[in-house]
Amino acid sequence: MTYLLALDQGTSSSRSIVFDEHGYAVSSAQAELPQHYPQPAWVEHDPLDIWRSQLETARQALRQASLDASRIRAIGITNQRETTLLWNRHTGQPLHRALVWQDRRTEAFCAALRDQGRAPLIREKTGLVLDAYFSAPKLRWLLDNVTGARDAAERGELAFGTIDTWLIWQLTQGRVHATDVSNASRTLLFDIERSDWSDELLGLFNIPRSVLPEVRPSAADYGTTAPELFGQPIRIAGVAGDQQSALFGQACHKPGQVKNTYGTGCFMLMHTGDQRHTSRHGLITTRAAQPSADAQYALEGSVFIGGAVVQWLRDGLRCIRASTEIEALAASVPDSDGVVFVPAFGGLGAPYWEPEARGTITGLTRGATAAHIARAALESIAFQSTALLRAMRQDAEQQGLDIHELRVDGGACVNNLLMQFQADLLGIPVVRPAHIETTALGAAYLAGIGSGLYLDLDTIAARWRTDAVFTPVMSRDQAEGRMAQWEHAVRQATAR
Ligand SMILES: Nc1ncnc2c1ncn2[C@@H]1O[C@H](COP(=O)(O)OP(=O)(O)O)[C@@H](O)[C@H]1O
Ligand SMILES: O=P(O)(O)OC[C@H](O)CO
Repeated sequence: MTYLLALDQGTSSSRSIVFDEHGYAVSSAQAELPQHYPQPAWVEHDPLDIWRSQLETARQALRQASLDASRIRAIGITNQRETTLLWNRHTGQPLHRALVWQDRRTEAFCAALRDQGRAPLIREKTGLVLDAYFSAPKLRWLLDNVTGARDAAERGELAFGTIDTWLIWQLTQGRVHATDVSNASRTLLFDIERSDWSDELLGLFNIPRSVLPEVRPSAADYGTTAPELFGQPIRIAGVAGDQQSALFGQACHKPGQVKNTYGTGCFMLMHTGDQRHTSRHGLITTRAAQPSADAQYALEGSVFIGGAVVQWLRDGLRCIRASTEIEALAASVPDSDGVVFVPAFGGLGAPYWEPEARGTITGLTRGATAAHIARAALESIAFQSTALLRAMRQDAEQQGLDIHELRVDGGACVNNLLMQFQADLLGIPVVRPAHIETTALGAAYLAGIGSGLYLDLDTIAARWRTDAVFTPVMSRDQAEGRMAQWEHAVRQATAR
């Protein structure tokens, strides 16, 4: 038996999972990642926390599985995307904490570029919208605000990376400075059709090309780990951004297959094959994980606050002690009794793209309790995801694709109340696979392909198994009524 080691560096935690060659998890380890909020709307991670927690969980997972490094055929890396780091190529020292994808400090800069009419060019080249969510404005901020950074970059001394690139750099001790297409396509600097960094966009954001990593397919040779890290070298053969990795791990390899991941945020992706499609309904185009030489595309919509609303109930309102308690609290009332919660803490993502929106709770009466708010919070995750799926369905129809079901994963998809409400709103089955760690599984599969263990995608698709199917029971009229109530509350959240 041979094994694959997946490193899954997420927003809230670093995880490592050892899979056997059949795709069964044999061990896993996880460490919470400290979050830093130095100012309102700023979110940072310490790069050394990221690296150390990832390395430590990888070692723990190997120990738990009683495997030494020689049994690991390859490592697959998957990561929170867009999060931006800059470090010194000679010393490996980061110049600043990582600016996390949720960080909104570059909002005004992006608004100015939008006002100058730059958004269409960016959409054309990158498939993305001009928003502070993506890497380029963050990288520009680092170059302009860290003393000496721009001069050092001009001298070729600095390396930029998203978190995959940082982990590859650390694992290979500076021998490999690379990223994969799925991560590159989230930077606002990558021409998704030419598969190369765009000089025009580098000029627009004032980024020197010398800081950029080399871009490779998602299943490829990313070098080997330094021998002292795990006792002997392990090759790195798979890399993908976490949402594209989850799409891959969900075996959504064909046009029209859709998954939604319910983590800190929610991310819905639909595979569109080797064709680039442009959404007319507020979604972005992104590169899907690429197991071979051929470019693969997806449409994507992101909800910024998904499971994070549950964390807010826990840490902000303190009406639950653990995220898992929300299901019982929400189920203690038959419905939200007219309460609607729009958790637009830092604006609203797709399909609204309303950076100025703010969190809003409507419909409160004297009878409202914490349980109603908890229920409304949970429902907000499903409402936002439904808005995404509706947009996606309209785009799909225009391309002659039909969406039959939604495959789900991520930490919050264990919540049956949420999944049932999701199916009710969508009117299509919501399918939860037996293995909900599909993000890590996708990276492991990519590493399996990159190292020659798997020869085709059918092998992977054949392994995908169902845990539960949530079938819609709500009438379509009622579902439409609930969505109308939601859209009404969104208008209030976006009113200025
Ligand atoms: N039972 C639950 N019901 C609803 N949300 C949950 C539940 N358990 C965890 N969550 C939420 O899921 C998120 C964690 O999911 P995870 O996939 O681990 O996130 P990430 O990959 O973004 O770090 C947290 O925001 C947490 O509040
Ligand atoms: O870390 P996650 O799972 O919340 O994913 C973060 C996304 O990649 C951001 O685009």
